[in-house]
Amino acid sequence: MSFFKKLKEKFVKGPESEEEKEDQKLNETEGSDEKENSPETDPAESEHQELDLQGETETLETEVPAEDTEEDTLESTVDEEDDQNVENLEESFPEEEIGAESQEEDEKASIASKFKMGLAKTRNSFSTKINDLVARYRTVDEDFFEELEEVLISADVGVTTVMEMIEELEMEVKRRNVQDPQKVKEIISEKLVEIYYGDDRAEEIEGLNENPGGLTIYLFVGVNGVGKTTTIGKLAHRLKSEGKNVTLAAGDTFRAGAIEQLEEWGKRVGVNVTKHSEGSDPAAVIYDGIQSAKSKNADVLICDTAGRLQNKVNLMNELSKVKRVIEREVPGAPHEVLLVLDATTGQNAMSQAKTFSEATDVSGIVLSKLDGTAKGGIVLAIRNELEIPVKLVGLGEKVTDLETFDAHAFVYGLFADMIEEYEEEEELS
Ligand SMILES: Nc1nc2c(ncn2[C@@H]2O[C@H](COP(=O)(O)OP(=O)(O)OP(=O)(O)O)[C@@H](O)[C@H]2O)c(=O)[nH]1
Repeated sequence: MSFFKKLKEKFVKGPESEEEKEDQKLNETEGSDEKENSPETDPAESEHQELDLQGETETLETEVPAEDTEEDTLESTVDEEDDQNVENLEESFPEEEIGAESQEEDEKASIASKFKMGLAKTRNSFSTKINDLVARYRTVDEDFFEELEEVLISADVGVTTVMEMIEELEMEVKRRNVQDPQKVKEIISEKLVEIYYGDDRAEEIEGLNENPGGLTIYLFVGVNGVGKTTTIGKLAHRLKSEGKNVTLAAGDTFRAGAIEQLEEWGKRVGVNVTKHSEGSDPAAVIYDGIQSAKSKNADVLICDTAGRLQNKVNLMNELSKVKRVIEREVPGAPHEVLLVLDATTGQNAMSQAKTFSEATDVSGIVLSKLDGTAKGGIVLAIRNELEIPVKLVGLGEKVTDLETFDAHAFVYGLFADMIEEYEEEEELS
């Protein structure tokens, strides 16, 4: 099966059968009736009521109410409706799995549309260049590959990765005896995914590691202004909406306003924030954060840190002290050391990644502001040249704009228009 077709089957929800549409209609009516009769509850608020304030003396810990934003409220309503629909489907067809399947399809389609929207800038620039290139060539020759090389480099894919990719493309084109430049588009998309995963299996490098038996700790590192605090807020929101008990530790005691900014996010999302005063020892804040998380039986603790790059030795000392505390308090932790990089800074992000991975063991990258760049190819450069997987991507400023990185969805986002065009061509022939 063609690769574009595979992507479409994976991410685009197929046309529903008449029978399924009928069922859907029925469930929607039943769902809305029940909703009208049930009192409106705010899940974040009810959780907040269950939480207990810790009477700690030295640590300033804030218990914060959930101030739902418009999107939050909208999302919880949608979630309730979805849950309701699935429940109803299960009641009508207890032995069938239609509800679960269609929910999975919906989720995949929504992930794909988020990647499609978030990658609009990259796609517009990338596909315009690729379309222009294939339109100008009658056959796939050496000059074609040279120009393709330039297009990929201009999308920040990274020189080493581009070279590897061009070599593989040339071999593949020869092997399949492809003459028509139009057909190369699909092979490019296939190779992007192959290069991204390399020898690893997707499930080995996608998603965040967890501690199944206890407290999961994520340590966030990165320079100021890359979107670290926003990302921590978005992740806390996401984990909380998955039903997890989340707490934060304000370990960036260096930057003025960093603690207040994290507190704001804590309020917005409805999670606790452990903090000390500005200028205090970050390792001490993290220590208190762990004790607080343990006492509350929290599932996840997300730790912020300061990102001073001026002095690598200082950075290294600070991060290793924080890590030592975490390792001592929770064996096996931190479960991820996530480096946040701003996708819009291009090659600068690459050099930050190099510095941080020399200072500490970075287990994954969070690429923020991918929606703000036309050079989304940086994802491949990071993965391939630094051998660190991209775990999460920021695709916008909303609290829900954080996605687990998925190379197939990424490539779908890059080639969405071409996939649609390709289908039309197929249908015509
Ligand atoms: N478009 C877009 N904007 C983002 C994204 N992530 C963060 N931002 C914005 O980037 C700006 C900086 O983000 P912050 O979270 O304040 O920066 P920061 O890295 O926390 O700064 P430090 O606390 O000093 O590390 C804010 O205006 C965010 O809204 C994203 O994925 N897409």
